[in-house]
Amino acid sequence: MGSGKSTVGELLAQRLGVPYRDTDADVVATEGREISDLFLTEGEPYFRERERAAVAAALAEHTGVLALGGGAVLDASTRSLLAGLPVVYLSLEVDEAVRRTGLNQARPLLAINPRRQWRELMDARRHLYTEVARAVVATDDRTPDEVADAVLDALELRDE
Ligand SMILES: Nc1ncnc2c1ncn2[C@@H]1O[C@H](COP(=O)(O)OP(=O)(O)O)[C@@H](O)[C@H]1O
Ligand SMILES: O=C(O)C1=C[C@@H](OP(=O)(O)O)[C@@H](O)[C@H](O)C1
Ligand SMILES: [Mg+2]
Repeated sequence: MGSGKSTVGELLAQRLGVPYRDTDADVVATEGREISDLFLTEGEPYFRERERAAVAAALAEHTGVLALGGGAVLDASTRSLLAGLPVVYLSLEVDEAVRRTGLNQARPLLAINPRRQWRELMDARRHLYTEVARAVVATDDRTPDEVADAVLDALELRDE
């Protein structure tokens, strides 16, 4: 959360001239409710199942850049679907994560004590991000444009 998947994903799609899609937006569109509302009224397992289905549908239909939510990799079937694809893990440190996500309340898992929550989530997930990623790109001291450049370099997609 806050590493720039949605922001950089859209930039990358523009640069590559391909469609962009974000599975969080797909869930919101299908459910007709915001993610924070889904967490609050239906609970996290409900959201995770919708997220799993949204990722599977997007990976089957979409050709372009796909941004996932930060917890999508918790699902083993999602990790299997990602195997072999050019997945990029956008990493960042806790200070910058809190700076970026503290400006809005859209992420229910960071609503209370965001610094501690973010650390705990990362400790639980870091190995999963590493497992599915073909490349890891640090985002801390980079603008979104610089991150997009670094992703293109890491995936050897630059046409220079
Ligand atoms: N490289 C960056 N530098 C500074 N701010 C960024 C960067 N990437 C994203 N942001 C900002 O951080 C917030 C979270 O970005 P977002 O793309 O929604 O991340 P994610 O989808 O990984 O949660 C947004 O306000 C976005 O504008
Ligand atoms: O890390 C997570 O568990 C989540 C990340 C969010 O997406 P971003 O990573 O795009 O913020 C969104 O799917 C939801 O709030 C849960
Ligand atoms: Mg996002």
